[in-house]
Amino acid sequence: MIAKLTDGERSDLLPTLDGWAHEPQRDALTKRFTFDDFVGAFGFMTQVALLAEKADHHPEWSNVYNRVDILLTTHDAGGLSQRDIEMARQIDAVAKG
Ligand SMILES: C[C@H](O)[C@H](O)[C@H]1CNC2=NC(N)=NC(=O)C2=N1
Repeated sequence: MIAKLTDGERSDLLPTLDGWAHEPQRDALTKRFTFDDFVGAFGFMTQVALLAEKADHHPEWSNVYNRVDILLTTHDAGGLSQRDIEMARQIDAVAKG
């Protein structure tokens, strides 16, 4: 069973991430990514999808043209876990190319 982050752990870890916000309602991380065009956005989503499948940890996301909004939370933990922190870092690395 994956453990949910404590408030203290979250407070320590959030500032180490690049531009991710904490959504308290879902106890989740959220971030908007914007690309030059739809192809750029969908290519990003394709790469993230492969990482998510490999990690068995999947985002909740939406795409409108060149924008991708991502929400990360751990369903099995009922909130944020270390897996979300790790996935956020991997997603940022993909976005940086
Ligand atoms: C059965 C499968 O391993 C689990 O349902 C995985 C799949 N992907 C997941 N993704 C996320 N975000 N949270 C989970 O708890 C989760 N659990």
